[in-house]
Amino acid sequence: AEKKESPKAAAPKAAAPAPASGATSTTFSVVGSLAGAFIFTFLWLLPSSESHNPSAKWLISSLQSGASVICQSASSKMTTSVERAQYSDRVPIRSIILRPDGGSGLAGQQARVGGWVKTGRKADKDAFAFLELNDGSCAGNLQIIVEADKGDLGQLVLTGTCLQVDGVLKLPPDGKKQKVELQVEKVIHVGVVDASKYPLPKTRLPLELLRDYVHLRARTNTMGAVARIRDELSYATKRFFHERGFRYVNTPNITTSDCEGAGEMFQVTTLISEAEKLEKNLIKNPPPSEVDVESAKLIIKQRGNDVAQLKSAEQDGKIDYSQDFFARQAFLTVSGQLQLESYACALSTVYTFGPTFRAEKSHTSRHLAEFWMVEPEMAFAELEHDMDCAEDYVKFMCQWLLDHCMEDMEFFADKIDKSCIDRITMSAKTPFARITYTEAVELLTEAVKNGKKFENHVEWGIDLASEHERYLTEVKFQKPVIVYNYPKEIKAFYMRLNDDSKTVAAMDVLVPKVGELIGGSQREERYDVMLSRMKEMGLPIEPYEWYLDLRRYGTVKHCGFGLGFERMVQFATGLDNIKDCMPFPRSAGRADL
Ligand SMILES: NC(=O)C[C@H](N)C(=O)O
Repeated sequence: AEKKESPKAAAPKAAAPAPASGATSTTFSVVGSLAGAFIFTFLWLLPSSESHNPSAKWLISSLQSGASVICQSASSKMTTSVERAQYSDRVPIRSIILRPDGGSGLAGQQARVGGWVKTGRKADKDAFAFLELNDGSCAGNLQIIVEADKGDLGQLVLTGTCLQVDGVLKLPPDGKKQKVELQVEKVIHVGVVDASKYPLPKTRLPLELLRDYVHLRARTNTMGAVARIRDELSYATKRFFHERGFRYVNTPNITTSDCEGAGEMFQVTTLISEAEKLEKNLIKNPPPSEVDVESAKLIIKQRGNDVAQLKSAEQDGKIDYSQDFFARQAFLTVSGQLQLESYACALSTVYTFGPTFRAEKSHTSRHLAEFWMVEPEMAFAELEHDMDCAEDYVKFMCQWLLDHCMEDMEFFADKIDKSCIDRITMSAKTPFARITYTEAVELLTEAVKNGKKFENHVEWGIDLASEHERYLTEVKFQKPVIVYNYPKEIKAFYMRLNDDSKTVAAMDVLVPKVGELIGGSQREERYDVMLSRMKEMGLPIEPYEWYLDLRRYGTVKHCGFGLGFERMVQFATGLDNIKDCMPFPRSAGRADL
């Protein structure tokens, strides 16, 4: 059988390029440098201006317009539009194997590819080797065939080896699995691997174990697919908001405001000011350990907001932020919302998309200490508009996944969660359910009456637990559900008080598999109501004076929401742990690299 696989048996003669179906292709043929023995046309998906590289072995004929024709005629399985390896000396593997014909139409073309060996094996008494090469441009691998005189096959077959080669694309003898393969003519680069030390074997490692190698795990099929899905969702996000007139605003990562008022912030300080503080404490208040505990307690108090006590502590010199870089206590942001509101109250429709940080010590599969959040904010808009925008945005992303990421979605359906494509299709097409918090509690109570067991007690006033959210989305409605009008006691100070004085105009979008994907609200725009709410909640007023200004001067009804980007990735892929939805996850007890 191996004899039949011999690469020579199927080596093609020079073939004409795939016709660019009526396109005004700029294809031209040149005489090869090797004595002009035969004419071939080289498919190189670069613009012609970049193709005159004197160091190239071949002259290159650009098929730029041909490439776009290939893509226009693509089925929905094709993942993106025009694809060219700009700024790189290679053809992306995706533009070979993700064509509707699987690449067979390119047989006879020369191509330079680069990537990392997934698996490799020698064949025909070590006369040649078959290598599966992946360059991350798509989930699939290109099979390449190297003969023994072209390189050290023992080295090349090792998983993880980096390889760049020139070769000829040809039809494989059986053509069942692969529609095209590459017969290597010249090895240009080899990045060797010491197989005895390389931590990623060719077999699948559990995702948990892979987290010990965050610097290498992008080379695995799963993390490669996650990276592409993240990129597509992030691009879809920008498209969605930009096309609807939202302006992208960069809100600060370092802030002095606690948006959620929950005290889950990481403090930002410098090593030097910390050392100075400690020194000061040592002189003033020995022994240091007790003082440190005391200072920490006071900081916590401040988050619980006994400002007077804090002030006197500052005066006593126990806490002295004047030595700090910012001359006051600064934190990593938990949300860009407050600053975004100031832009919404000027540019009307804005959004931000950036990292946010929460010092929640929850060890769950749904929480990260650093996560990305997409936050739109709209002036002249109320809760209803907020829900409409949230639903449209989630639907848009789901449709985007179906239109542009099918290859990777099929991978997740096959390897991780077989229902992920159905879930995303349903979410793209079906209207979300909308129920009030009160109705949600009634439904949960009814479920309990009918024998459903929840770990968390159900009554009006509770914060919905993840098991409740999943019951509503997975059992009761079997689709995304928007729950709105929550009790004010369990929601943040900035949410607009409803006429019943018991609930606020908040909404959460809950989705199957993940639970809460989005949290948002109509903001309290009435100065007096906001002030009394803040006092009622014991919040210090001084740090929020600037925020109150937005109500003092030219206030307007406005609303917004935040979508946890990694939760969206989890929703799409079906991955069990959110740590695998983030390239470099940070959580309590862990921040590698
Ligand atoms: N922009 C938002 O409404 C998100 C909200 N601040 C949150 O952190 O949940």
